Amino acid sequence: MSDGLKSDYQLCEEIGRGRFGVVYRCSSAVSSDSFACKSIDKRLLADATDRQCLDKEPKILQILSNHPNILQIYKVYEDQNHLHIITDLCDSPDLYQRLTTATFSELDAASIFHPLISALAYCHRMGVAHRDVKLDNILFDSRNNLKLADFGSAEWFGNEGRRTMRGVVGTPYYVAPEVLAGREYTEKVDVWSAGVILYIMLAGVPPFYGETAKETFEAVLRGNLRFPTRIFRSMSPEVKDLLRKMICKDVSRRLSAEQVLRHPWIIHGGETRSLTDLT
Ligand SMILES: Nc1ncnc2c1ncn2[C@@H]1O[C@H](COP(=O)(O)OP(=O)(O)OP(=O)(O)O)[C@@H](O)[C@H]1O
Repeated sequence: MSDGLKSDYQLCEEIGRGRFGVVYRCSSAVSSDSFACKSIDKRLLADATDRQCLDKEPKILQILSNHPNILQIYKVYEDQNHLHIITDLCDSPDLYQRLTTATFSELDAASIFHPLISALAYCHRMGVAHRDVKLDNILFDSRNNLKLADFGSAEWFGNEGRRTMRGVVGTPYYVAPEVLAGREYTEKVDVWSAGVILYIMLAGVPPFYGETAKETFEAVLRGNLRFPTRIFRSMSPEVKDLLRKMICKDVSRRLSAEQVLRHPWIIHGGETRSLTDLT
C-alpha cells in the first residue's frame, strides 16, 4: 500500500467491488471524517484502453469537483500495483437499489431528478459528457445528497474545436440511438439516458427493452416511446411532455440539459398536476 495513503487515511471495511478493484470505507487520520477509497488493481487492466479510462476518471473528476451533486475526489495515490482514489463516501442505497422496492411519485422523482440534471448541465458546461448515466451510477451520501459517479466512460468534447464524439459506450437500456447507430454524437446522449432514468423512476420499467441485449438495442434504435395507460394514466401531461422532449430520437429537437432545467415540470418540482388542476 502507498505510504502516503497509509499515513493519511485508515482503511476500514470493504463496501463494494467492481471489475478492476475494491471500494473501502476509510477515515481521515486528521479529521476522522469518513471517505471512500477505490483501490484499482492495475494488473487487472487488460489493455491500453482500460489504462486510458483509469487515467481519465480522476482527471475529469478533478475538473468537475465544484458541484455538490458530482462525486468529489480528494486525493489520488499510486503505488506499483494499485491506484487509490479517495472520494465522497456514498453509503446510502444507490438509485438502482431504491427502485427495487418501489416506483416513485412525481414529487419524489422530481426531487431526485433535479439534482441529477443539474449535475449533468454542469458537466456539459465544463465540456464533459458522462456517457454512462444509469441507475447504479447515481449514489447518495449519508445525508441523502445525490452524487453522480463513475466517470470511467466520460469524454471531453468541445475542446480543439471538436463538438462531437464517437465510440459505442454506455449500457443497453439507457444508451441513445445515435450511439448505437455508430454515428457521431454530442453531449445530448446524456439527456436521453437521464430521460430513461426518469421514465424508470415513474414506471418501474425501462421505455425500451427486449429479451436479449440485441432486442433491447433494436427497440432503442426504433425509439418508439410509449406511455402505457395502465402505468401513466395518473401522471401529469407535463412530465410526459418532458419525457417526450428528452427521449427524442431527433437530436436537434431533443432538449439540452440546460433546457431541461427550465422545463415547467422541473421548475415546479413535479407539482404541475396540482397547479394545472387549480387553473
Ligand atoms: N464513493 C463510493 N461510496 C460508496 N460506495 C461506492 C462508492 N463508489 C463505488 N461504490 C460501490 O462499490 C461498488 C464497486 O464500484 P466500482 O466503481 O469499483 O465498480 P462499478 O462501477 O460498480 O463496476 P465496474 O467498474 O465493474 O463497471 C459499487 O457497487 C458501488 O456501489
